[in-house]
Amino acid sequence: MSILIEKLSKDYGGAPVLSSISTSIAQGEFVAVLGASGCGKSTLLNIVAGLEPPTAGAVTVPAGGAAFMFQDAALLPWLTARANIELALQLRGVPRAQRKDQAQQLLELVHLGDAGSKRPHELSGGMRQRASLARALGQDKPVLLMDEPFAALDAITRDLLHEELERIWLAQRRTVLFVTHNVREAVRLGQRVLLLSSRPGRLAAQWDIDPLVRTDPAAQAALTQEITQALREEIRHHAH
Ligand SMILES: Nc1ncnc2c1ncn2[C@@H]1O[C@H](COP(=O)(O)OP(=O)(O)OP(=O)(O)O)[C@@H](O)[C@H]1O
Repeated sequence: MSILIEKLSKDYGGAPVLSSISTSIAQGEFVAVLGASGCGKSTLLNIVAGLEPPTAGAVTVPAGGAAFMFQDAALLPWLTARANIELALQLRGVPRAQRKDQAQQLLELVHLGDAGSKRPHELSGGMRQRASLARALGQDKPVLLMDEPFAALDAITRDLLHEELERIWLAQRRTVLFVTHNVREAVRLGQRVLLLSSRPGRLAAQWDIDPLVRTDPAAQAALTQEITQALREEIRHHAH
C-alpha cells in the first residue's frame, strides 16, 4: 500500500469541500480522479502533498513523500530547462558533479535531449510540460501527484504526452494520482478511476480499468461513455 486516505474531510472554515473520503492506493498504482469543477480535486491533491492539513481524517503517504506537477509548468523562467531540472536534483542533495548527467538523462527520458539549453519561453507548451515532468521525476519521490498537467495542451500533443507518461510509468512504476476533467484521459491512463461528487466532494463511484480496454477502442469508448454519463449526473446535481 502506498497512499492511505481514511475518512478525509476538509473545509476552509465554511461549507465542507471534501467529506469522508476513504480509499487506499497500491504502490505503483495509477489512479485518475475525475469530478466537476470545484468539487475539491486540487484540495485532495494538496492534502496528499502535505500542503494543506485535513480538517478530519488522515492521509498516510510513503516516507519519501510526493512530487507535484501542475497544469502550468511553473518552471523558473530565468533558468534553462536543464538548470530547472538540476535545481530539483540539488534540492534533493545530488552532488554537483552528477547533476549535469542526471539532468541530461531526465531530459532524454522525456525526449527533450536536445532542448536542455532552452529557457521556458523558447519551448512549446508540450515541451514545457515535458520539462516539468522531468523535473518532477528528478525529485525522485515515490508518489507523483499530477493536477491537470495536460489540460492546456492541444489534443495531439496531449495524446503524445499520454504515451510518454505511460511509457515512463511502466518503466518506473511510481504511484500516480492524476486529476483531470477529461474522462477519455482518465480511461486512457488510469488503472482505476475515482469520481468525486460536488459540494461536498465524496467518493461517488470508482471503476477498475481492465488493461485490455486500452487495446479495444470499442470497449474504451463504451467505458468512457459510461463514466461521462456518471460525471454528467454529478454535475447536474451540483447545478441545482
Ligand atoms: N485555500 C482555500 N481557501 C478557501 N477556499 C478554498 C481554498 N482552496 C480551495 N477552496 C475552495 O474549495 C473548493 C474546491 O476547490 P478545488 O480547487 O479543490 O476544486 P477542483 O475540483 O480542483 O476545481 P477545478 O476542477 O475547477 O480545478 C472550491 O469551492 C474552492 O473555492
